[in-house]
Amino acid sequence: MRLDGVGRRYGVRGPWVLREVDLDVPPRALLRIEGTNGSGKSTLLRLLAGIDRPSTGRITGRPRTAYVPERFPVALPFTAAGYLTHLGRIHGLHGPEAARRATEWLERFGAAGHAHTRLAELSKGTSQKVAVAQALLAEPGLLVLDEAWTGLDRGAREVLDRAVAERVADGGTVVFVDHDPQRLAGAADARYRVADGRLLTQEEGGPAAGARTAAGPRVLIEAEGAPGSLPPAGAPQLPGGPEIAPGPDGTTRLTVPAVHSDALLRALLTARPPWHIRAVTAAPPPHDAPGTVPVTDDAPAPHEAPLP
Ligand SMILES: Nc1ncnc2c1ncn2[C@@H]1O[C@H](COP(=O)(O)OP(=O)(O)OP(=O)(O)O)[C@@H](O)[C@H]1O
Repeated sequence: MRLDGVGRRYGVRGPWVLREVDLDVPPRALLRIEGTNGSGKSTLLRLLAGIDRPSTGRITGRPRTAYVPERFPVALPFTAAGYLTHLGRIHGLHGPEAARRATEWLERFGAAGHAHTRLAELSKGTSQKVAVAQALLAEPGLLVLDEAWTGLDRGAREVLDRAVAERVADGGTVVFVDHDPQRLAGAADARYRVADGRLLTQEEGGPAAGARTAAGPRVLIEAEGAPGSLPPAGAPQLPGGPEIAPGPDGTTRLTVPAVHSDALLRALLTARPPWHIRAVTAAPPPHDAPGTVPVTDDAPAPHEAPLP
């Protein structure tokens, strides 16, 4: 998708909230948008999500899009499962598949017990889980998240982190705004800042600079492939764009932001022929001394054997 010369103002005489925004929204990418309160981040996300139209300029090449708004409309006459199934159908899923994914996402977010609760009676946290689930279950090409982590409990925030990585690994684009500067730290492919109505790239935006090299937890995967199974030339296509280096005994070391580690493991284990995973450990920060520390509780467990 592309934005060319996009501007937005509210009312014919209103001030321009956004001006001359040019933006490439490539597939298989995670983009972070930053900016001070009222700078126009939500305005930009609504344009990206396609629920608002530019006052000037063009948006072309839109993929199938899903959006988690800053505020979720709770006053709809549905149960949680009923709402998700309904949204799934709107996204083109058949009824039984929509219902299956509704159940699956409520379970992933630990909200299965509220499947038959009416939206208006849900707690704020569960309501936010439903807001996020409705966007994820569509497996959209473009996922737009406006402060989507706000109100989620820790477990649900981690589920969302992983779901974002899965979308990107599957070739989708995720654009997000979040007040926590550490959100998906190190995983974003690009960071932009909205300031004075302009969208600045990381080079122009000063404090927003720093993409994949930003600090954040990283995971080191030591793996052994069958000869020629995944040539190094294919490496940039791997989830998380891992740093790749030779390891001991003919193994390969792949280092990725922790949020992409599950997706990378899945890609290695399902490659044809599959890779053997020798070890999965927390990686040291980019400029630290070499060496590894024990894998944390929520990081993936080591696999000793290839999948059948
Ligand atoms: N529907 C609207 N009608 C009129 N003005 C609006 C509307 N939506 C946003 N604005 C104005 O546009 C400007 C940018 O708002 P926007 O919500 O996009 O900023 P933001 O960066 O997302 O802010 P925050 O971080 O506080 O959520 C603000 O001055 C806001 O008052």
